[in-house]
Amino acid sequence: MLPVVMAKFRAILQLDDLTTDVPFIKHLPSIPGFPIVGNLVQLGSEQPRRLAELSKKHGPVFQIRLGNKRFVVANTFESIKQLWINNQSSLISRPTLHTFHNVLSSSQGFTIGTSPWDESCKRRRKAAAAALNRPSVVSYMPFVDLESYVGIKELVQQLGHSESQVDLDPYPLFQRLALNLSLTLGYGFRIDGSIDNELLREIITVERGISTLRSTSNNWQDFIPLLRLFSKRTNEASDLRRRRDVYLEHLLQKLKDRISLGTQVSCITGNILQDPECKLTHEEIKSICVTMIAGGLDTTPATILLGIAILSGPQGASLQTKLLEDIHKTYSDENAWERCLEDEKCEYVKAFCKEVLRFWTVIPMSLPRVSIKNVVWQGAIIPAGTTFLMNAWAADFDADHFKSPHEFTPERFLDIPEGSGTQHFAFGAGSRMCTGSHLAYREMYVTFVRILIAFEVLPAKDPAQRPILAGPLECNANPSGLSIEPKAFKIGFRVRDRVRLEKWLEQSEAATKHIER
Ligand code: HEM
Repeated sequence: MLPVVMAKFRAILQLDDLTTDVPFIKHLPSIPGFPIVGNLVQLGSEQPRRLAELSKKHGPVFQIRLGNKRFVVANTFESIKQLWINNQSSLISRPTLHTFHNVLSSSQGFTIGTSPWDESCKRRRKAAAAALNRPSVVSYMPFVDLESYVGIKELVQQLGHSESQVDLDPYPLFQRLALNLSLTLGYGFRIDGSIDNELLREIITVERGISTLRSTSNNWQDFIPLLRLFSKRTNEASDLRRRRDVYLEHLLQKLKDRISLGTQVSCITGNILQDPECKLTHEEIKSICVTMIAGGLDTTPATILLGIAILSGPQGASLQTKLLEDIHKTYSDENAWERCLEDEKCEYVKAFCKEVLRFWTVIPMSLPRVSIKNVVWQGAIIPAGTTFLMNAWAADFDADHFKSPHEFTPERFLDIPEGSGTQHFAFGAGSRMCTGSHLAYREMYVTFVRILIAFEVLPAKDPAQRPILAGPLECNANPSGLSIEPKAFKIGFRVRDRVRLEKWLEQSEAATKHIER
């Protein structure tokens, strides 16, 4: 009788939650914390910066406790390389968190990026990886052509007939570009509407809200279960889930209607739905759909926007000169617009893309991992089941690896031989590295080349409207989110050669005529 009473007593008071999921790891530095909350208060909302400061005193890798969960955090380029790459078969799973997994994803299944490693995750990751590998991405270039053409055409419309500089915020154009590409690949159709289209804005708003619920910095109820009784986060999560269900259902139904009418075009979900050999369940297909939508929506547009922001900054003019020289040397003046779809031969543009990814590391704390085997780190045995956090921001600004890391210098990525391994951690690393990196990279390359040849990028006339160019944490409007949400700013654009640009736009219009609008 007494043990039953005691068990109930413990359950009511949630005393079991006072102990951590993984016991204290011997021989691994630990950051002293407070009872119950652990290190939650100390880390605040700007976790990457605080963790990097702590690593100066406690070493590159240490353990922290957030409520009842223990985490191992790596903060330098070398330590991440050793843990994430040399131990990639161990660091292959993902944690489950209360708000995200129990409340938010209960009706849609988890995205691939939030799924623990099991047979189902393996199947879904394989299907997504096949659809997003290098050769597949080459076959999507007509869609990249269409979306970048539509975006630039709208930019030109916003500039009007002005031959001088016009200042505007191009972020919504890049958001539509990324979302439409994901929808085209996922469902075989896009949202043909202005940047204010209701469905487009709803998807962008909801996915942004969900991204905030995935971060480790402001979801205390994930680590202190007692808070779940009072948390307004749970209501927010339920609301976002309901709104996400509505558009996911709408998109899937639209695809199914097309399949029954025979009007569908080849796409990831359609191909899976029509494949009699397909081993994926309905739930798994839904998970791939959500992954396609969520995967590139926060990340790619922010990365492109911040790359363009750099071009409008103090270094902008000299960077544009070097980039244009490279483009003109590699392609002729006339056909760069078209040729950038076919290959990635501009070495300086490629280095610029990598530096944009490094300098703006838009997921500063990457996505957490869980180990499935023991990992040994400098004499400490880190048991299977431990959650690992990659401080990608700290690693990408690690002065022991990158010379003058706070300077934006594409040259650092020139002349690096193929096969040199991970050059930055914007896409994570190892076994669960970003599956969409080839697609994201191509989107960036094409968008940068086309913007550069079409427009002169200038600082906004009003200094108060200019972007903050110090780095991802400084420019972030939502420090408690998983990914960077740039604070609003404007960029000046001036058309370089209107006649030539009109010709390029007509060219893309003709080349993409066959794609349904
Ligand atoms: C500049 C753009 C992008 C950035 C910076 C980025 C960054 C990341 C990061 C940091 C991770 C975690 C990797 C790790 O744990 O090591 C990730 C995972 C992932 N990303 Fe991306 N991503 C981008 C674009 C995309 C796109 C366009 C897609 C697909 C449409 C995509 C799909 C995924 C998927 C499916 C995962 C989960 C992989 C897994 O858990 O196995 N990403 N991404």
